[in-house]
Amino acid sequence: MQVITTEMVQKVIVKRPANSHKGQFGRVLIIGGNQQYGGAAMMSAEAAVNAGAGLVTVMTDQINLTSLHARLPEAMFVDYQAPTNQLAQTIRNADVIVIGPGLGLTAHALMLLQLTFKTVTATQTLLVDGSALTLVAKHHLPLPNTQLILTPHQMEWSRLSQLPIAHQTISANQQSLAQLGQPILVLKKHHTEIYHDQAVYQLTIGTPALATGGSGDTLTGIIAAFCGQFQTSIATVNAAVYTHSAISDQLAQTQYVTLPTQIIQALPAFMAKLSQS
Ligand SMILES: NC(=O)C1=CN([C@@H]2O[C@H](COP(=O)(O)OP(=O)(O)OC[C@H]3O[C@@H](n4cnc5c(N)ncnc54)[C@H](OP(=O)(O)O)[C@@H]3O)[C@@H](O)[C@H]2O)[C@@H](O)CC1
Ligand SMILES: Nc1ncnc2c1ncn2[C@@H]1O[C@H](COP(=O)(O)OP(=O)(O)O)[C@@H](O)[C@H]1O
Ligand SMILES: [Mg+2]
Repeated sequence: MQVITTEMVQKVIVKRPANSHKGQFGRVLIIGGNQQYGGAAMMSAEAAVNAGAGLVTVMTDQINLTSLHARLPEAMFVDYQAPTNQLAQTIRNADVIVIGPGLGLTAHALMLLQLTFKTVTATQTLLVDGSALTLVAKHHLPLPNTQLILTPHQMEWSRLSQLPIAHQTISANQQSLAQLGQPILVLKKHHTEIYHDQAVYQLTIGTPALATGGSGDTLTGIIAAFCGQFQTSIATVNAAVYTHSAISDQLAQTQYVTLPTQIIQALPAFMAKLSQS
């Protein structure tokens, strides 16, 4: 198991070429946010925008439109009740898709997940989080052939892998991943572990100041934005996971809890500092 270091992250968060444009920094689509959990999709979207995604679209319940635009005018909106062909076209247009933050477990949520799995191609990156992971486990959905990243907390991983939390050892996790077709796994907990093929990385920063609703939703947006602009790889995912906790650690020097929205606000300055060092 390798520890993720600042030096590894500095290699990923590089200066932008002067002659570049938004189309080169990733079209990110966030699918989630039902009537109960709109904040989850919004935090994911705001994290993606602040972590540098070129274009961000949120496919969510109509009820979230006004608050999304009031809070984040940079984001575009698609009603997740729109006709299926329009939803599929939106999915096809994205470079990186996040599905799950605040999606819920209804029949409509399941339809959106199945449509995404059916539509996504091998050249796109798909990040499956939150409710979408629970739906995959509950309905035994086969995972699609794409650049796949799973971001479960320990209970979501337990549902997916059938491994009780106490049995989530490195070798058991690797065996489960092989059965799932070797996606990248971000197993979120204190000292998060990241798995890819035979490699395992560990985060040794981060504290319980992150133990608040929305921390994981925020992480999905950071991972998506990083994959969109720095290319999808294990190094890129590691850099995103590290950035999320490193910002929390900085804030936790003076704060008991670090709010997801505060981590989001600190992203542009943190990335500038790393890219200049
Ligand atoms: N503002 C918003 O809109 C927000 C919306 N959200 C959205 O809610 C949806 C449901 O997601 P969820 O994670 O809240 O619920 P679920 O999947 O049932 O898991 C919780 C269960 O797992 C257990 N558990 C064990 N180990 C654990 C661990 N390491 N980390 C965490 N939990 C652990 C835990 O144990 P217990 O609390 O019983 O001790 C409990 O039994 C999802 O779409 C998400 O995006 C939230 O992000 C909040 C902010
Ligand atoms: N005690 C802790 N130490 C370090 N990191 C933590 C701790 N508790 C939670 N986190 C981090 O906070 C995030 C929580 O994710 P998740 O449970 O999906 O939250 P939510 O779904 O509410 O957004 C993960 O990145 C996890 O590693
Ligand atoms: Mg979560």
